[in-house]
Amino acid sequence: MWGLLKERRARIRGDTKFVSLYLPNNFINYRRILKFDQTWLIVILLFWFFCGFVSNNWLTEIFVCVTGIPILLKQYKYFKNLRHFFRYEYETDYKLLNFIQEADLDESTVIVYEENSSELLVRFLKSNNPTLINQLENLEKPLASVFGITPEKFVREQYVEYIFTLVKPERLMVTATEKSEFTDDMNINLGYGIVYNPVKSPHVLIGGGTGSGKSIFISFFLIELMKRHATVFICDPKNSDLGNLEHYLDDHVAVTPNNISRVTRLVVEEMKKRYSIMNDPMNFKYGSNFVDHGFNPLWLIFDEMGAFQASATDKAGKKIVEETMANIKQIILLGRQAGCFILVAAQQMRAETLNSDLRDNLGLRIALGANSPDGYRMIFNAHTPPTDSFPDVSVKGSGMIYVEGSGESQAKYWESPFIDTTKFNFIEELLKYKTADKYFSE
Ligand SMILES: Nc1ncnc2c1ncn2[C@@H]1O[C@H](COP(=O)(O)OP(=O)(O)OP(=O)(O)O)[C@@H](O)[C@H]1O
Repeated sequence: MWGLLKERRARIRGDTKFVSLYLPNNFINYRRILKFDQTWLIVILLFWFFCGFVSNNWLTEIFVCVTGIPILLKQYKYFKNLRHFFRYEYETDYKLLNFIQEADLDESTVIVYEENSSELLVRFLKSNNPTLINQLENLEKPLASVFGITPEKFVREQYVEYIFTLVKPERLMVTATEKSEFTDDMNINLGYGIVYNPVKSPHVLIGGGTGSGKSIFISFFLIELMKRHATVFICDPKNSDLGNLEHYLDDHVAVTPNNISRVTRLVVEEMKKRYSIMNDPMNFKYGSNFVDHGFNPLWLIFDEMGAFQASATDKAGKKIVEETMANIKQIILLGRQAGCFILVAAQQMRAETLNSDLRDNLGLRIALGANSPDGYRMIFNAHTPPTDSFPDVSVKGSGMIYVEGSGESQAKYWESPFIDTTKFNFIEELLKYKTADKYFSE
């Protein structure tokens, strides 16, 4: 018992804990140690009673009973509590120790872990054994089944790190602001621990069936872009919610094929103009981007791209679609440095809508609502989690998210910012940020 308590004190002092089959830890034997101590206590008590009764002195007998009986009665509860205490205290050690055996890892595997109220960080130290290294780099699934949370994986030179987020991240609650809140900060808080920066991960892809929350998210995102002084163009071939914004954003909203093509052309022309200004020897700065040259972000929001492509029935229509898609390709591949970004939304993302090479260039990918495994793969491609770890997305506006460059290997569960549509007037909010169209380079 003393050994257990000493070990616990040492663990409280230093926050890093080692787990290995070879390390002599008392906790491995805590049950045996407590059983042993309990047996000894009972033996001592019995001896105590025995001494009392053989004394033939009624005063001694009473004293022995008064002191011994409460201890005898309470010792069971006392040891039960201790067992619970140590079990809780060493739960992670136990799980990890069992894990080494159950996952068939080499017996020499050493795990280091740190735990606080929001995170469990587990590091598997690498050895020279390539088979073991390969095993250590592929433990997300078995670890998720042990801890009930899918960890994030980070492969480092000396170790493979798995991070489990213990506290459920908070959904962002969107409310109307008193007055406009313009900002130059390119980081956009999407809630649930996700911060998106288009400079780092340009372009957005959103997929999700009808009623999954795409329009609400796009509305939120549009206002966030306008807060950042972005010039926004909208293409809505179905002329639904976004199309109606033409009453407020004028000719920045396109619903007909000709207009959609015009808008994409405008963005490409602006992008080329920006590049020629940025590459002019008078202005050239190595490694600079649009921000360094004083340009504001330029966004093209394209809802239902599939519907636009399907609208082309004759030769002229097909030519318009072809030209538009060529413009979109240029924006996706070349837009980042010039600050020209695109958001593509679709009920169902198909290979014909946007080929997988282009899709892989979209830095923020979101799948809202329930999607088929193929649907998820169309959005996340190599970052699709295994089918058996698809999350429950019954909460309205929930789904999966992946941010390129975030260090995560797979898309994860996310709840989009919550907007109470009965209280939040989207148009009123939008008009706070509508400014003169002064962001073009001419
Ligand atoms: N983030 C959210 N906050 C609050 N409610 C939401 C959210 N997302 C979805 N909802 C609820 O789901 C409903 C449908 O959302 P939305 O209209 O955005 O879906 P959609 O994917 O755009 O559908 P469609 O493709 O048919 O237009 C909303 O009216 C709202 O009640």
